[in-house]
Amino acid sequence: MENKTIGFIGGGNMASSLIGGLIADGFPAAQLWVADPDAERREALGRRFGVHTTADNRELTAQAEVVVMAVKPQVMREACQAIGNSVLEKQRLVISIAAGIRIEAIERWLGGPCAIVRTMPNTPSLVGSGATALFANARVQADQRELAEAMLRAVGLTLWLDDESQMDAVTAVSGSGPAYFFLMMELLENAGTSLGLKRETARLLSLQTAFGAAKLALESLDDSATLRARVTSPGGTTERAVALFEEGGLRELFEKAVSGARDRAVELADKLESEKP
Ligand SMILES: NC(=O)C1=CN([C@@H]2O[C@H](COP(=O)(O)OP(=O)(O)OC[C@H]3O[C@@H](n4cnc5c(N)ncnc54)[C@H](OP(=O)(O)O)[C@@H]3O)[C@@H](O)[C@H]2O)C=CC1
Ligand SMILES: O=C(O)[C@@H]1CCC=N1
Repeated sequence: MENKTIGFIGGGNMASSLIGGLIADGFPAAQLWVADPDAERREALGRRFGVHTTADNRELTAQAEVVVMAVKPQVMREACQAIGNSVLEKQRLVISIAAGIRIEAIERWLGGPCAIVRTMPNTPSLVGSGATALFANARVQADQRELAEAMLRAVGLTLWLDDESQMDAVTAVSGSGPAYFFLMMELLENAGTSLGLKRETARLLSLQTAFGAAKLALESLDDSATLRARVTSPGGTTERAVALFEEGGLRELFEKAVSGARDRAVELADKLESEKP
């Protein structure tokens, strides 16, 4: 991977997280390109990371051996169509991070046979703690598979899926997942503040507790329910809180919210892939 040039079409939130994570892991900024229509964003990316920037997506495909599609799903068709010729002619490896959009649609929009790896990363990639699922089409060669994996492994955990259709569930669990935990941290901070703690005290306690719980769960051989049971002294404070969560329907609500996210990925793909060009 070290000698490759990687280009991002779209320099928004997720591209910035991947770029920041790659650079922090030692990947040379001089081998990273970003194409984005927004001049201020390009300037900010150049200043923050020292990467090459351009407004011209085709300049990026001319420079970068690996082309990461990091635009919103709603823009994927137009962006793929605009670079298709150049990607196919130069036989670039395409890595998509777009939610919902299937490999078959990306290949159709690019206009011909192409090696494509569909992935679902998440924003903790910025600090090297990302989680990314990958799925490759049959045109991806073993060295390209290794390249895609190395790039995403540099920013966190990687997992290959056996079936592309699992990607929508992954999107709902780990793609969107950081937002669920950020929401919990926010709510715990607010609750602590309502109970009379200083905002900063409640914030630090909430964040360190989230971090500690995740670290403990990752390093433990026990499952999350067992770890939870160890916090829950019979007749104690946790028991009361958990009972109130259960009574309020948190368990059902969580199932509903995560399947809602998965359904939205399917809905986006069905809508965007079937629209007339
Ligand atoms: N955010 C996240 O946590 C995750 C996002 N993803 C996926 O990543 C993709 C990007 O999401 P996110 O980073 O949040 O979105 P952002 O809106 O932050 O980033 C997209 C960027 O692409 C730019 N853009 C728009 N059109 C083009 C074009 N034709 N060529 C080049 N750049 C263009 C946008 O500019 P402008 O704003 O001016 O339109 C914007 O800067 C999505 O497909 C999403 O599903 C996947 C995993 C996690
Ligand atoms: O909210 C979204 O649609 C994107 C995909 C996963 C995380 N953010």
